[in-house]
Amino acid sequence: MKFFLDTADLAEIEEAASWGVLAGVTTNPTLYARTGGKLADFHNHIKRICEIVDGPVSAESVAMTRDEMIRDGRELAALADNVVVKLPTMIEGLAATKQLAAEGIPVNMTLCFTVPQAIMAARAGARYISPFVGRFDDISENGLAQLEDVVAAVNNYDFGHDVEIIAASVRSANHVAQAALMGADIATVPFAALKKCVQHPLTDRGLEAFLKDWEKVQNA
Ligand SMILES: O=P(O)(O)OC[C@H]1O[C@](O)(CO)[C@@H](O)[C@@H]1O
Repeated sequence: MKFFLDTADLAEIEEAASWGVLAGVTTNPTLYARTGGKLADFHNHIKRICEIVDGPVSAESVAMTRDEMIRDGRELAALADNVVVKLPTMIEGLAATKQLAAEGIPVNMTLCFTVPQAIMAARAGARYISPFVGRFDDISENGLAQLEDVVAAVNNYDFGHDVEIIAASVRSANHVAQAALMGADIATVPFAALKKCVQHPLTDRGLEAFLKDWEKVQNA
């Protein structure tokens, strides 16, 4: 499984990139709004992320019609070679994905919740599909079980092009672990949860013991 960072925060992206595990970034309108960025700066912000990250960077269109999505998609894709256009899983999004894919522009279909949505996204030409986990949990449903169904169903077929599943709306290290066990290609993880993925109390306890013993060696 590859790790993407789910953020538009440049400092977080720079930090995670320095760890050597960062394979890509996903942004969405909420995450960009959280940076305090203005509309006029949006394209430059995406360009900056694309310079930091050696991997795909998803930038989302908020258009509601296929023509506007296609126009946005072409503009976003022109910003950098590693831009992936993020579109919602809906009829207009499918139609725009078909066209953008035909032009060689990679699309990440987001707001995907069900197996039929995922299969349709792949059929339309999506390079990435983002089934949401946490938002199912938010409404007392089992987000990981939903993700498992999507992974199993998509892996049943050859869509004639590369399709990778991005476990999205990930909230915890356990979400990441379970996504890896079920074979999701990628997990896009918020910065705080990504840090938790490398932490374990036994690692901390072991380190503490090693440091204490090393003090004994130094004082011997
Ligand atoms: O439910 P959350 O935590 O807001 O996550 C939403 C998800 O939507 C996405 O836009 C899907 O790609 C990701 O950026 C994020 O993982």
